[in-house]
Amino acid sequence: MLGRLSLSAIPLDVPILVGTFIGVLIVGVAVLGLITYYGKWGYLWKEWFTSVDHKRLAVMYIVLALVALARGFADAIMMRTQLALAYAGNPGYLPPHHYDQIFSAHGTIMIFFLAMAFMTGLFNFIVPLQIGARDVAYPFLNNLSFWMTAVAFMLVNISLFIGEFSQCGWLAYPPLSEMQFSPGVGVDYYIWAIQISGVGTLLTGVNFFVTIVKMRAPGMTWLKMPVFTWTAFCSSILIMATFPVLTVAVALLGLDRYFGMHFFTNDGGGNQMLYLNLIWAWGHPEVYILVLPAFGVFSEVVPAFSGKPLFGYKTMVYATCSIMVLSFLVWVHHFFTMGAGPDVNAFFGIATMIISIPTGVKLFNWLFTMYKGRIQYHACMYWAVGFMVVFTIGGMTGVMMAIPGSDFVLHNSLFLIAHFHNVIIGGVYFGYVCGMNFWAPKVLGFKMNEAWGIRAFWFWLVGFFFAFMPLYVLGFEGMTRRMNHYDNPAWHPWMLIAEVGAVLILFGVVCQLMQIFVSIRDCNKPENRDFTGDPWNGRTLEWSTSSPPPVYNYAIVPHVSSLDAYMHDKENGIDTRQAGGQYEAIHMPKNTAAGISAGAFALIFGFAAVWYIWWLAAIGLVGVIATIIARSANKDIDYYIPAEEVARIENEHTRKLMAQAAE
Ligand code: HEA
Ligand code: HEM
Ligand SMILES: [Cu+2]
Repeated sequence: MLGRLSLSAIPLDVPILVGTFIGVLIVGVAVLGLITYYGKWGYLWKEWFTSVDHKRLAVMYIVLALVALARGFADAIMMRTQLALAYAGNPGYLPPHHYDQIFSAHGTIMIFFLAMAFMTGLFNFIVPLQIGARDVAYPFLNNLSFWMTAVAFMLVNISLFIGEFSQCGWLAYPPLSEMQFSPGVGVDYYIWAIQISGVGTLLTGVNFFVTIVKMRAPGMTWLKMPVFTWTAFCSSILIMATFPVLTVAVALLGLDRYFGMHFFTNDGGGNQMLYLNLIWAWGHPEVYILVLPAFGVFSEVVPAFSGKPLFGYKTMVYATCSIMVLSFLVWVHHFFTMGAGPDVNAFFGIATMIISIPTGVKLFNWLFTMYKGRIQYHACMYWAVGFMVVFTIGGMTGVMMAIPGSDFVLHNSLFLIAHFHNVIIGGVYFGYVCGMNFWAPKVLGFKMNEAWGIRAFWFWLVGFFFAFMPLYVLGFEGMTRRMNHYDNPAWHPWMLIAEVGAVLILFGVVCQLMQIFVSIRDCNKPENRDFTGDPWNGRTLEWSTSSPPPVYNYAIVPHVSSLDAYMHDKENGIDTRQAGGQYEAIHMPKNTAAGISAGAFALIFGFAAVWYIWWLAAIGLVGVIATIIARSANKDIDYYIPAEEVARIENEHTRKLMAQAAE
């Protein structure tokens, strides 16, 4: 009846998990209780969960990402503490099978649910506004994507309390991840979480690709398109090209595990190198999917706070596109040591090094944008300048490993771990947080607190150096990744320094939470409120509408005649909004419960498939399909906002603008 599931799957014998469960239970009951107490369920359901508005979905994605950060970071600090203790005779507090689940969950959660969700949140908020569109091309699919991502994250967290998570790292290499070596449910949780969130991500890629190709405001030719949108465009192409490869790789692994096939096992004629090639054909582009939008953020932020247009717009676009293309050609650098031979390694090594050139072009463009600029040090600018320093170091250590000879020494050592945290934290994370600070007034209508933002930055920056620079040294000293215990006394002091770094980063995370709390508390203070819609003297279209933007974004779709369209209009006295113009009724998509319903059934399916509860899996699968069919048959999916209503909203904004100008 319940397949593999029995009471023994609940880890009552692991005090850390029982404690975590009680903590999650208390917080969960408190949150649910508060929502019920204030009678907000209806509001949440109608305005958020079923919303197809890209701006609402953006906020939900970013909240999801911050929850994932909390979970992923908790895992990180547990690992650091284990390695600060587990030396020589001391086994530490985490047994190996638990430690292995933690690094696997940390890597999986940070990449798929922190970074990808944060990125999708930024796409959702900014891309339609930046191109002068009223929503994305497929608003319902957008909502469905969100729920697929959210339930996949839930599935990973369910594994904490029912069963276990994978112990095979964030990429689940066979043969370790095959049934023979991982007979438990951990890898199956991994497989279904990846497959379900993969559907969401693929739909996001298609959605933004079509949105950018088809829905740009009149006059916005390709080379008048803002750089952030360019990076979102290239990322979407990478998503469309590579996520299906991930799906196939993980599906074949699933076939091996569920049906005893032999794609990746030597007996029966399989080959585990096939998995390695597939997973990295996705995995390497994936890191550029993440970092390109971060580059996009800096390309908007640096000009805004330097009071100058971006230096070298065209080279920035070409650099973005060439990084996109090159990222398909380097995947073998992840397994130089696995016997492809010197010619193949040389090709992939050189291809990898070539990526430094367009990346360097970008860095110099940002620096030249700052050169002789009137730089304002807002919190966003701290993250941007911090990025330039940290990312350059991480990029350089990447180039060191791109030399096959040196990679034979550095591969799978802590040097590698230091490299990628160096580029991911310094590039991806700093970039997204920078973007969040920059666009928050647009999303929320008020600025985020500067003082806490800057404190968070310094803790993250200094914490980063303490936490990860020692790992470079340890890598040279021969310490490998994924170790749960070690005996070499020379390593211990460096591990202690890394622990200090993780604690400093913890302070950074706390400052970020404080920043969010204080910003919401003080949101009505006049210095924080923004009625103009343009708090930073922005250059691109999103700043031309009100903050937060009305549901339809633009009452009259703007006409674009140059790059930095809004700045051009401001300088030439053109009213981008065309206030008081002839308003027309606006066609909008209706909210729908189909996304959350499909998500809920997908969760049931995933959970049941993990535990071999086949009747429940069938219910889940039928539920997903039935929801999609019902949705496709539904004709009641849109409505019109009457012209008078549009005029009322627009006039109200004009009145506020004048009132603020008069102050
Ligand atoms: C956002 C994420 C991100 C980014 C941007 C990068 C960027 C780069 N990475 Fe990294 N990498 C990862 C995430 C990332 N990487 C991850 C997650 C792994 C490991 C996964 C695992 O095994 O679990 C990994 C692993 C990895 C390996 C495999 C090592 C091994 O397994 O042994 C290699 C080897 O070539 C490599 C190289 C590079 C290079 C050359 C770049 C370049 O793109 C960097 C380019 C940037 C610069 C060089 C700095 C700026 C440039 C200038 C200032 C111009 C002048 C410079 C020169 C001319 C050199 N990376
Ligand atoms: C916030 C501070 C962070 C700390 C202190 C931290 C710490 C760690 C540690 C200790 C490991 C294990 C290293 C080992 O194998 O010995 C690890 C692995 C990893 N981390 Fe982080 N990390 C942080 C943030 C991030 C972020 C933001 C991401 C991605 C967006 C990330 C992605 C990964 C990945 C992919 C792995 C590899 C997991 C594996 O081996 O399968 N980390 N991290
Ligand atoms: Cu790579």
